[in-house]
This record gives sequence, C-alpha cells and structure tokens, in this order.
Amino acid sequence: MRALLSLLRFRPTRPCLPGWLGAVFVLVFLGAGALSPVEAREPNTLTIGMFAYRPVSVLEPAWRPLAWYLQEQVPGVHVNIRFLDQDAMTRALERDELDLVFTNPAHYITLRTQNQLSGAIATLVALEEGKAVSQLGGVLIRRKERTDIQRWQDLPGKVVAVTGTQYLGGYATQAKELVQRGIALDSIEFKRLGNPHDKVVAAVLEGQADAGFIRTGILESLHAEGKAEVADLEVVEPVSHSGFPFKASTALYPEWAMVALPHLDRDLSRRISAALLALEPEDVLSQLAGIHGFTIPADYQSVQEAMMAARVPPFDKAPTVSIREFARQHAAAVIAVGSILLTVMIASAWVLRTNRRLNLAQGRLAQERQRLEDIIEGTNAGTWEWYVAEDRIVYGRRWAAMLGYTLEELEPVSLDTWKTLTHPVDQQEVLAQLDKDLAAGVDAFESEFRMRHKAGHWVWIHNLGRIIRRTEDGKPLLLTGIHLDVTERKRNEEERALSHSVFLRTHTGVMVTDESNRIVQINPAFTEITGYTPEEVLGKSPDMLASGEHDEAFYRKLWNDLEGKGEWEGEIINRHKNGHTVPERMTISVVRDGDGAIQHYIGVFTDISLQKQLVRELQHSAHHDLLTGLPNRALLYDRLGLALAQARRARSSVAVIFLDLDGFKPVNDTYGHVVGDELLRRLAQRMRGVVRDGDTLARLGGDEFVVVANAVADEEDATACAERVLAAIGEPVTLKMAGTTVRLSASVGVVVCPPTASEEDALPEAVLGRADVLMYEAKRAGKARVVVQRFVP
Ligand SMILES: Nc1nc2c(ncn2[C@@H]2O[C@H](COP(=O)(O)OP(=O)(O)OP(=O)(O)O)[C@@H](O)[C@H]2O)c(=O)[nH]1
Repeated sequence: MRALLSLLRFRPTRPCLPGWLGAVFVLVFLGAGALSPVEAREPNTLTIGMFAYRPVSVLEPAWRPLAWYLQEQVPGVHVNIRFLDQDAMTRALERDELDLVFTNPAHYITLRTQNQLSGAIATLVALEEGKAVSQLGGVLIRRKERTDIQRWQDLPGKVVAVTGTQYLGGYATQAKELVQRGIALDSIEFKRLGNPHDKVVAAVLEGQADAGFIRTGILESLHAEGKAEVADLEVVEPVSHSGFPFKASTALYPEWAMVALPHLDRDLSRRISAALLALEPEDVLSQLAGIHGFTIPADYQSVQEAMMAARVPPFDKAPTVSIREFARQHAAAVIAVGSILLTVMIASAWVLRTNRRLNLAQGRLAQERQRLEDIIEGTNAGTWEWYVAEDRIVYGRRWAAMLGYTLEELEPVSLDTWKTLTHPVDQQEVLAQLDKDLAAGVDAFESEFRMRHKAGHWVWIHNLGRIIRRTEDGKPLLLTGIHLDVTERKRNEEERALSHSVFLRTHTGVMVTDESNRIVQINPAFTEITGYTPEEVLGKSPDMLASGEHDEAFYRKLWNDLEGKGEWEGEIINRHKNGHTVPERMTISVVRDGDGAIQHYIGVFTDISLQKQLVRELQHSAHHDLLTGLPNRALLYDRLGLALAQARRARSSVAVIFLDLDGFKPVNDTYGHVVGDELLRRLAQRMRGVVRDGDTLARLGGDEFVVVANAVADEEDATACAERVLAAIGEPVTLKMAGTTVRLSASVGVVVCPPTASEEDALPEAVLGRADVLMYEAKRAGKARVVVQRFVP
C-alpha cells in the first residue's frame, strides 16, 4: 500500500515527474523576468552563467528549469541561472559571481584564455531537426551555377558572406580549412552580415556574395521550413562524417560546454556532471530546452586550434601567422633587407612562443583529462575500451568492482569476460543491436543488460559506448564506453510498474484529489463502483458522489479527523451515477509535502452493498421463520412485550390468539413433509391476509401459530378476530405437489390482557402460557373451536 500511495502522489505524465514542473508553469504564466544583472556569489548558492544567445524572455522559460533540476539533484544548494551576453559574462567572471559557465565552444575558449576556467564537465547534445547532435562544423556554400568555385582554393579574390568572424561554425571552422591549405585569409573579401545565418544564405542566393560560410544544420533547417530556394545552393568540398546527420565542408567540433570555475568544490562539480549526464531526451526539462541531453565532456582543444588558425579573437595576434603573412606580403623587402640575424631572432621568438603555448595547451589538456577521470569516478562509471583489430579489451577497475571483483580476479580479460558474466538472454539482444548499430554507421550506442555479481545476484548495467576511431573504409577500430550500475533505478521502475498494475487491477476504488479537493486521478475500480468515467469526474469535487444520506455533523467529523489525525475511516453512503445509493467502506488519507502543506487527499474504498445485504438477511433469519417468513418465537416475544407495554400506557387491551392446526400430522404422513411444508406456507399466507396490519402473526414452530392483536375492545372483539383466522384456515387448500385438496381446522385459545393486569401477569411468557392452556382446552373439547378466557387479575 505504501508503494501504491507513493505512486499516487505523482501524476502519470512521466514516472517520477520532478517537483519543479509546477513551478515552471507558474513562472511561465506569471511571466517572471530575468534576474537582477548583478548578484554576488552567496554561500550555498551555485550560480550558472549561461551565454544569452537569444533574448532573455526566450531563454528564461526554456532554461530556468535546468537550475531547478540541478537544485533537486544536489540537495542543500540553491542553484541559480543568469543569462548573460558576452560582456556581462566577462564582467560577472571578473567579479567572481559565477560557479559554472554554460556557453558555446568559441566563447568558452575565449573565456578560458582570459580567465581561470577549468575543463568542461559536460557537453551539450543538441536536438536539430529531431536528431541528437553533439558536434558542429562549417559549411561553404555557393549558387549551383557558380562552377568557378569548386574548392577552397577557388576563394581568393572572391566575396564571401559571413555572419561575423567571431563565430565558430560561421567562420573559424572554414577559416581553419583555408589556413591549413595555405590560403591567406586576407586574399578573400569577407562580407560581415551579422546573425542569423539566413542572411548569408540570402546574400549568396541573391548574388551579393560569391560564396558564404554557414554553420552545419542551417541548410537542412531552412529546407525543413519549406525554403525551396536552398535547392539552388551547392555545398563546396562536402565532407562526410559518419553518424553526423548534416552536410559539412569542415571537420567537426564539440557543442556547447558546461564549465566549472576552479573554486567549485570537486565533489559538487561531479554531482552536477552526473545529474546532467542523467538527463533523458524525454525529460520535460530536455523538451523545454529543446535538447537531447548532455554527454561526457568533449575535447575542446580542437576548437582552440581552429580559432588560433582562423585568428579569431583572442588569437588574432598569433605571431606564427602574422609573420608568415608579413613575409608573403613583403617578400621582396624582407629578402632585400633581411639579415640572417633577424631571421634567427624571429624564428627563436616564434619557437619560444609556440613552445609556451604548447606547454600551456598540454597543461590544460592534462587538467581536462584529470577532470574527466574525476568525473568518471564521480559518476561511479566503469570504463571499457575495445581495440577491435587486436581483439583486445581493457576494463577499468570500477568496471570489475561494480560486479564485486578486482581486475586481477578477472584476468585475463577479453570480450568473453563480458559474455560469461552477462545474462544469456540480454547478451543476445545486446549483440544483435550492436551489429545493427554498427551496420547503420552510428557513432554512439547504448544498451541495458544484467550481469552476474560475484555474490550471485544480477546487477543491471546501463552501457554507453562510442566509436572513437575507424579504418579509412569506416570499420570501427576503437570503441570506448562506460558501465553504470542502474539496478536501483530498474528496481524502482519495476516497483512502480507493479504498483501501477495493482492500482489498475484492484477491486478497491481509489480516488486522488489535489490540495483544493478536486479529483485528479481515479482507477478502474472507482468507475466500476460509482459508474463515473475519468472524463466525468476529473477536475470535479467528490461532492458529486454525495447521496444526501449524511447530515452536516457526519461531514464535520470527517474533516475534523482529516485535519487532526490526517486520516478518516468509516462507512459512507454515496450515490451511483444511475441514482441508486452505494454503501462504501472508505479510508481517506491526507498527503502532505515536506513543509506540511497539503498536496493530495487519497480516498480508498470498497463497495459493501453485498455485506450489508448479507447482514440484513442474517438479521431477518434470526427473527423470522424460514418456511413461512413469519416472525419466529424470538420476535414474537419482542413484539408481544412491546404491545403489552404500549397497551398499558394507552390503557387498551391486547389479545393473544394461540392456534394449533388439527389433523396436520396425517397430511405429512400421507403426502410427505414437502407437501406438509406447502400446506403450512399456504395457511400462513391466508392467516396473514385476515390479520390487521398492525397486528403480529407468528409461527411458534410445528403447526402452532400466534396472533397478537393490539387495541382489542373486549373478549368478543378478540373472539371475532380468532374466528376470522379459523375461517381462513377452514377454507379448502389445493396442494399442487400432491394433486389433492385438503381442508383443516384449528384449535384456538384466546387471552385478552387488559391494562389493569399486574406487571407479572402482563409478561409475554405468562400471557402466552395462558393462551397455550386454552388452546389445549379447545383440543380436548373436540378441536375446531375457540376457547376464550376472560382475564381475571
Ligand atoms: N411438514 C412439516 N411438518 C412439521 C413441521 N414441524 C412440525 N411438523 C409436524 O407437524 C406435526 C404436528 O403434530 P401434531 O400437532 O401432534 O399433529 P396433529 O395431527 O395436528 O395433531 P393434533 O394437533 O392433535 O390434531 C408433527 O407430525 C410434526 O412432525 C414442519 O416444519 N413441516
């Protein structure tokens, strides 16, 4: 039941929907604005500075939930997010106001050269045209008919449209390709058009530029938007990247980086990294931000190299390039006036600087590698590397520890180690899926399977793999990946599924209401018991089920119990949709959040109509004769006692008419007991017909009956009543089962008890005893008669 209740506490939008969702909507609908521009770093507050690539009003609803999500994942820390343009970000870093920076790769490298930033802790996996993309590159476009531009080498002397030279996908990536080919950047006339990239596409289409640099994915996105004119464009020098869904003319570079500032506590940074990696594409947060999620941090060194090659600020004063260019542009003068000394000096300076940069870059690389290892350790991931050509596998220590082993215990390791430990059914599925993935040329793959722990139990593993190197013809050479122990999550999922199935299948009705007592969830049993479908009740108050059978005091007690004890239990009569009432046994519980505020009320109830019916039947059979349905001896005593007491108060008389059938035994003997039963039933019916409504006709047992007649005037009145009964008995009875007609009589003793009788004489036993004696007198006197005795006190 605990599991059921915990299930109910969450709406089924998504299992375990984070608590911040409500806040998202509140914020979006209230239109909350951006935070104040300057915020000092508070203790226990973690501030993420996100590069504001779009207006804050657009970024706020999409990305603010990231802060709430991280806050939920890292309890005890208040997580804040600030949307900052480049200048504001620089200022915030100078003032030490940020703990994390989330920005595009070029901006990250720029900030890194200006500030003490550490390595990235996660890389964004974007969602473009419905595809997961963790890389970006550059595209060189021209109009189809411009066949004079076939290669990068054709660009010198041409006009090339660009958004701006500070962009990675829009400039640096292409510039690097040019520099690599020895093409001087100033041999090309760059036309800076500003954002968005559509302007570059339009300029090329309209012939205002000979070619254009745009980011990967732009062409496909314009095509998807129905811009048919992009078909007039050609991608120059297309490069195919396995698994990358867009056209590119350059190498690929990693997506946005989440970067930790050096002061950030290592453990905290690991927990944030783990939380980001745990994001799923179908999480509400991912959907709001329009992303696929995050992946382990990429190597951003390639971005820096591209920026340096392209002389993008802050690398626009790179001596390597400027000296070369200087030499090229002023070759004649240099040769004329250059001395060997000068050349040696320049060369030495260049070597020194390059070395310094190299050392710096290597230091950063080592730092990033260390950070990556920390992250892997922090996420409790076990690593593996598979060198396909050598058929060699390297497992990390944590990989083995996850299964209760040391690496030494598993030596020598191979793919067979994995096979031996993996559940045979899962193993087949995983290998089949891997074959499919490899055939499809994907770069990343994931799977889940069970592995046998040293202690004997199964451990659920989530495997994330990536192809790191391929042969020239595209065959995988090196695959690496991580194993995560997701046993707990699997168990929770199973428990949740089980609870949900119980919720659906139980015959107990369940109704969940929100804090203002509006119904938010019901189960099928609810519909079965009340007749109402979810569409008819959701959003309404449970009052709609009220039958009107309970008074105000009943509901007051119910609400008092809920407020005081947090629970009410009892029987309640509700009204079915069809109109009839349904008695229910119900328990209502209050569910509160951590601060004690009411979140939900949960009503669990069963239909007790059948039990109630059974109780009624049992009560009836305890007081009635099974054969005739008449009151039995016990009820007769009750009724007679009541009648005598009332008569005494009302100063009236009660008559007791005691009857015993004459000659009943021969009917039994001749036609059998079943026929005798039929006769008793028929005579009982007849007698009932002649007895007044307020009077009682009871069967004492056998063929003995008693009539209690209230408010009789005198003995004559009582005798008349007895005669009526006698006459009813005396009518012929056709017994269907015997196929015969019989005619019986009865001997009757009548006692009239006046209000003046003593208490003792007016006891039911005394009055009945006297009537019994008179009935015997009637028998002795020849049967078929009434003997009345005046009551003498
Ligand atoms: N069919 C049937 N017979 C019953 C039932 N209870 C008692 N009897 C029979 O009713 C008969 C009553 O006995 P008596 O009152 O002595 O029989 P009788 O023939 O009416 O005798 P008198 O009263 O002297 O005329 C007995 O044979 C019982 O076995 C019953 O529930 N059903």
